Amino acid sequence: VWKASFGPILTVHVAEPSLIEQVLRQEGKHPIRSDLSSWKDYRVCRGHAYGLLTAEGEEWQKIRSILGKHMLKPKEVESYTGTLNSVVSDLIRACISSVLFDSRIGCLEPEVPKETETFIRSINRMFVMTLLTMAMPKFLHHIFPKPWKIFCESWDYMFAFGESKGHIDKRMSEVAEKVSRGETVEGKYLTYYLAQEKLSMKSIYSNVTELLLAGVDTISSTLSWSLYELSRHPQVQAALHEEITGVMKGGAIPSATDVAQMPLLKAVMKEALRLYPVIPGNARVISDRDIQVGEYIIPRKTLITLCHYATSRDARFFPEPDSFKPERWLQKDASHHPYASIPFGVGKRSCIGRRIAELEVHLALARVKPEPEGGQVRPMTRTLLVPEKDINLQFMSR
Ligand code: HEM
Repeated sequence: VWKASFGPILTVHVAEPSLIEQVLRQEGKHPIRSDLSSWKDYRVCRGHAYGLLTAEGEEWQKIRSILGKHMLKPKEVESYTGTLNSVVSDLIRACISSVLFDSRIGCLEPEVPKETETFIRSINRMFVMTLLTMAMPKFLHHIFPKPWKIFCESWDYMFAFGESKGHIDKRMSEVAEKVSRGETVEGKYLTYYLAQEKLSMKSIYSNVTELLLAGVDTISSTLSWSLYELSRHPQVQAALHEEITGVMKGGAIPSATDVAQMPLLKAVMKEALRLYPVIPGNARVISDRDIQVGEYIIPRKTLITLCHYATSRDARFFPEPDSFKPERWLQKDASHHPYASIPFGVGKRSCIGRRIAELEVHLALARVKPEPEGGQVRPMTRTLLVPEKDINLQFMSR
């Protein structure tokens, strides 16, 4: 544990699995994931409804309980297999918009729509600026306004994209029309479920936008690292190929049930996320009381950062911690601490997209055969953990 004080904010970084476990167990009724007071100011001044990432209290519980039913249950998530496979077929780059809107935003079209490109660029800029704006005490924002300005512009663009693309509006009016005619509305798109609960449109837009942005870089980065490591470990690649062809006799398109019979495939993703946890650390604020974590008293409202990157590369829990060894996840007697690698977080505010992310990466990996090319690529943080340079791979037919 070490402490850093940025002006009025006290931050405690926790990088020890048993302490992480204690922090997570101390979650109050409405844990807050982070405490960006300036972010709240932003929300107030722009009048946006708050989304999942920052929401607390009743609104958050409501949204989370609606989405949880459709996103966290493996059986429910299986119903997206067809849509995800069709995206995977186009390249091997998945698009979360299929799940959210039941439609695509054109990432894989020969000419990517301009607004989709700007949306994806806005996500990058927002993540880069998050680092800067988080570290800067509030008063410095007046002296160096640029990062905060870019940060807000990026969020504005992303919200506007969600709203103006028409995906949501179109779906909503279809839904509204059917409901007014007394028809039952069927559909997998999540906006529909949110709309049923009489949430404000602003709240639906902001939450769906957040889900969309949460599902872009996280999945593409995890997929890139998995392919990168597979390309550098031909023996793992060969074993994986054997596992996949063993289950998929005849080369059919994999389903969620097929993937369930591929333990090595799942281990590859777990190991990629252990080495490259796309969210390298995440935060908690216990707002209503001081808490004791091990020997430390942490005052209420302190920002507690849980450092996944440090624990998941700790040699005490993962021998040869920097090596890619998916087989370590297949050993039943492995005695690693359950909180040593928690790339999706744990508890009430854990990743709501986990099941979809797993299915998407599994389906994509089950169908690609990368071959080695290029040198070593290291990870770097840009709020998310990303490759420091492009990962170049050759895709070979077998
Ligand atoms: C490999 C892919 C992904 C990883 C590693 C990942 C990881 C995480 C982590 C560590 C958290 C914070 C958990 C906590 O505070 O305990 C989180 C939260 C969240 N994730 Fe993901 N995520 C991934 C993909 C996705 C996808 C695909 C979506 C959307 C469909 C998504 C939506 C969210 C949302 C909305 C939250 C906030 C939940 C809340 O505050 O209640 N994530 N994710």
